[in-house]
Amino acid sequence: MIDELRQERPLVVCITNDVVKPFTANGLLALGASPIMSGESDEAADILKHAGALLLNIGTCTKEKLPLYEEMARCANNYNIPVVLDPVGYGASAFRKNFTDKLLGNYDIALVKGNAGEIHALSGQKTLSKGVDNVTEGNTVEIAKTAYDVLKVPVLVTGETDAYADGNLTKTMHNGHEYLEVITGSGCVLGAVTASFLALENQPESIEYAVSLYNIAAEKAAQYAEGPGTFSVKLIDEIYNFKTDDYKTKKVKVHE
Ligand SMILES: Nc1ncnc2c1ncn2[C@@H]1O[C@H](COP(=O)(O)OP(=O)(O)O)[C@@H](O)[C@H]1O
Ligand SMILES: Cc1ncsc1CCOP(=O)(O)O
Ligand SMILES: [Mg+2]
Repeated sequence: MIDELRQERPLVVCITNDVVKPFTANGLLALGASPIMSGESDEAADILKHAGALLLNIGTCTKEKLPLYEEMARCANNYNIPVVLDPVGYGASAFRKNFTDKLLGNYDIALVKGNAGEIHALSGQKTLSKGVDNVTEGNTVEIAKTAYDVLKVPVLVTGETDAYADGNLTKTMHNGHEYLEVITGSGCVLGAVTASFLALENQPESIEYAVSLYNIAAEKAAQYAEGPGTFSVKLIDEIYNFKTDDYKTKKVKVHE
């Protein structure tokens, strides 16, 4: 699928937060996708017409930006393009909760992707999270399954173990490195990488391909890194250098 992605070079519209825009664009370029960021709702129909997927990441949202997110979601739904929603910091403020709930309530979302704390809060549970960092809220499989039951939208929960649930299928993915916890935007870039694979085909395998590629690249990058700073640069290199053969270290478990 990585060869197909590089050949097709899907356009991925990223409506994302101010902290991670360059990192996200560089991650997608290294992958072989074509990122475009936008801040203008009047161009939503034009840019989404040629896009393969839309990422909506609420990390630095403001109430003025709600019409932008809504118009992007509306156009993506019109064109039948998969939408990935990353509810960054969902449990941290009522504003983030209301913003996310509005998007989830009014548009078709192909995948909700967030860390354990965010997704735990999203399914209506009391959360320990105060910010955007992951907090341990228990088993990511249970968090993903509960969130699917509540939302009826496919869910990806990230952490040391990543878990996916969609009602028919539950699986866990076990690659990765702890350096990912100490660089900002590691979850946000994964959301964009996942959207890129969903642009090829909107199916659960695309999510597995995305999560595994990203986390295997992270494992390789960590071997050459001296700390989080060099790791984030090496991560871009290892996404760029990723070959189909690298999937042989993929650790995925399908749950009954
Ligand atoms: N302790 C860890 N060990 C290995 N991989 C991790 C660990 N923590 C997070 N990851 C990976 O880092 C990426 C971002 O996950 P996470 O830190 O949960 O998201 P966020 O940055 O949104 O809080 C995912 O690919 C996840 O698999
Ligand atoms: C620090 C911060 N503040 C608002 S968005 C953001 C980036 C969060 O990135 P990630 O969810 O990938 O850790
Ligand atoms: Mg995140």
